[in-house]
Amino acid sequence: MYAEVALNIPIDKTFVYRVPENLVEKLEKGKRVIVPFGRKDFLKTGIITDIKEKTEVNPSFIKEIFDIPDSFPLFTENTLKLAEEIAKRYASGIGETLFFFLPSGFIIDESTYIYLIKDEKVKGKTERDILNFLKEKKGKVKLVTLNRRIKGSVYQAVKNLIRKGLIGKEEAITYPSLPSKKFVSLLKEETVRGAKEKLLIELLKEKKEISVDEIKKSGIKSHTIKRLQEKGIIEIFEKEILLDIKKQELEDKRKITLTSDQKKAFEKITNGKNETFLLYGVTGSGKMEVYLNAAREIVNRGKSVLILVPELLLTPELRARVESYFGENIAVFHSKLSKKELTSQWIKAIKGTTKVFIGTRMALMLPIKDLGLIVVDEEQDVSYKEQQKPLYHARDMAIKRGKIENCPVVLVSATPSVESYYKGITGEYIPLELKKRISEIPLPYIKVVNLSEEKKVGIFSQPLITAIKNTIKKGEQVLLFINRRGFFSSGFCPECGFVAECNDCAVPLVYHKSVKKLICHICGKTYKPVYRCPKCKTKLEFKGYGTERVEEEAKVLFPEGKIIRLDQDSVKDPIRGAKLISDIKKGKYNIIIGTQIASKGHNFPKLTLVAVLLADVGYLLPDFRSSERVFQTIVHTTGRAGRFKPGAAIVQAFEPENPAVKYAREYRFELFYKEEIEARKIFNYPPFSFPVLLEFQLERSSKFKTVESKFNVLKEKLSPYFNVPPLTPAPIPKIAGRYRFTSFLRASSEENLIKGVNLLKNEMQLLFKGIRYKIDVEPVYLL
Ligand SMILES: Nc1ncnc2c1ncn2[C@@H]1O[C@H](COP(=O)(O)OP(=O)(O)OP(=O)(O)O)[C@@H](O)[C@H]1O
Ligand SMILES: [Zn+2]
Repeated sequence: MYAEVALNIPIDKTFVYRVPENLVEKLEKGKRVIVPFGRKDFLKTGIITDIKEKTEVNPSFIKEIFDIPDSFPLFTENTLKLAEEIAKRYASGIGETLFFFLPSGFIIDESTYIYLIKDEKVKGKTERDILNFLKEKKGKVKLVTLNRRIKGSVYQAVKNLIRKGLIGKEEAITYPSLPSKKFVSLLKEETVRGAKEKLLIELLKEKKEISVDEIKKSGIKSHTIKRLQEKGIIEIFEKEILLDIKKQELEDKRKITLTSDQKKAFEKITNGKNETFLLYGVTGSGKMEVYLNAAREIVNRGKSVLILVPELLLTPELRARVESYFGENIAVFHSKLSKKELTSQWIKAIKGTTKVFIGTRMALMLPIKDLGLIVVDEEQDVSYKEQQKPLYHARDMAIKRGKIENCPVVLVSATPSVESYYKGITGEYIPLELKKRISEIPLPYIKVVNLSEEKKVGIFSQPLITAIKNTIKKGEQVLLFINRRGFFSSGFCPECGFVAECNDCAVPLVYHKSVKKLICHICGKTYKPVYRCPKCKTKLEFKGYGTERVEEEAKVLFPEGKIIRLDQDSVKDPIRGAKLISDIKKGKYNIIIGTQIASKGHNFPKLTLVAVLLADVGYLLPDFRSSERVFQTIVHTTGRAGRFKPGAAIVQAFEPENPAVKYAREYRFELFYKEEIEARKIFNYPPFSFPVLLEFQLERSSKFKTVESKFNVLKEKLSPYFNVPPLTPAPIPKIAGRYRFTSFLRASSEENLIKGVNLLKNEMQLLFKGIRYKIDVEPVYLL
């Protein structure tokens, strides 16, 4: 028997291994294996992707599997298929893809130990060296250490020595053991005196076994438990439990009856087979209640549900809402979890002990069995696109997974991406629209202020100042939205045009007043602030706004305000972040200055005024999605206002007539999408083309000439699949010290995209050895 094994190396192929007799029984696709690899036979963790009777590979090249450590696979057949699709579409290898998703707690490359049993005469030099080495070391030695220290095929020699009984091997595999907890159960019923002792026995009669933690919650102390144990009345034992992430308090326990619109959507989804639904409607129209109800229905049918959410949305609030439907037995999966928590959630999926999984994009690959529904909330969110290899799009791959698992997928949004909206029109997705807000409270009235005409104090226009004053006078809250943290966005010299930039990234630095530093928002590097031009010594002028500068101006303008900043800097620490949110809800602050973090996921009851301070600056970026993003920002942010009582919104813009601003203000979404789709069609942007952003990252710009001439050769080969423009410097021409050159390729069909990407991947490997490049298929960032 042979196994195809995927390894964590950046090569797009799997490797054939022979399966020794004693492991044939344990052979199963998706399982973890330990195999020797490379000239020195280092042991590596691999994943079995296929099992075969025969192989074409020359038998003398085939090595043997060393071990199959688990009794269950870590990838289901379906997730293996999904990984293949991802590798194919996003120009990565199958091994790279599998190991990207697999929690690192499962990787056990360095855990085999070898020890000496007895020393005898042996023939081979390597065998002799190994015995000598072990004798000298006395005790256990890691196999990888042997590999490093001894010449020749260590792996083969070790195998021989084990067969001869001269050495032994021990797996100190740090297998992700499930954490355990102490439990108590009743051995015999006996009358006892103490009140606490009686209580404990009563509890144990009701429930067969109770964890010690649980018992302590009822006010019973350890010594009581100990005494009963000593009397032989109860027994204490360890039991494996599935680690759960710290529980949040439940908030949402209301019973909800769906409206007729919601009901229709609910029915379509729960009767779905493997369709993709687009569930959309203004903020507060009850989309989430629809998908949670549908999810509960699916779980009641005995199937599992996967809910994907953007990074910023995975708040305790969201979790509490999901728990109000499913209780605590849900698994949450995201990058902030510990190694142990990640492996434990992964095991829950395989073992089927949990039915509801919520997570960020990385949850896409969870080996959930019997999937009955996948939800992608805020489907337009850019955080669904991974920025490292494999650069997959979790929304698009969730749809793929739905097809593989044969289950429906629901994309949810108040402002669908133009691509998804278009597919809803053309029938590729089934549109489900919720037309009205649930509460009688109307959507906030949006006033647009023209920044180029209106009088301003700093960034605050007169109408905004008045509105803020009125709102705080009423005891209500204001949210001021600005797209950037920090103080100024740049310092420049009015004399010579010098701009304070990051040396490595060629972008203007942002001044952070709170730490008195200039910070590069691309690479995070910090610099001492400069106030005078280093070239001509003129005093620098500062421009642009970040949350800190808005805060400072607000302090002066609204001395009665209780101001708080809600941005990445202020919620870095999750505990502090949660406290901050709860303080805001309680009304401790009345002016909240926030970035994206504030625009999603939270419900602030007292919030009745929202202002988008600079709505259309993003509009000028060289990105075909910038207009869409302006639109989404306005709708999402203003939608925060007046959830509990009528609210209003003010949008400050330089070009109020720009369609993104105009249509968002009037809630005329169809018109916005119509215009935007027209524009995309004319300029051949997605959904009318399938782009790939090819990026070179060169250490020296002088290398460009050679790269360019090779690229021009490649261009010819790619031309059947892509329209290939010449290489040009990227809009941000330098990041982290590397010069960036890009070409924005476009395929006219999905088929061409996949074929073209495959060719591109192979050719690039051959042509550009030793040069850093990135193949970003269907990118979300073009800068
Ligand atoms: N049928 C219903 N009856 C009573 N309350 C409802 C109903 N549907 C939704 N709600 C409530 O209305 C509010 C908004 O609903 P929900 O969060 O589902 O809307 P949404 O469209 O997902 O909003 P957003 O786009 O802002 O995330 C919530 O407080 C929710 O509990
Ligand atoms: Zn930088």
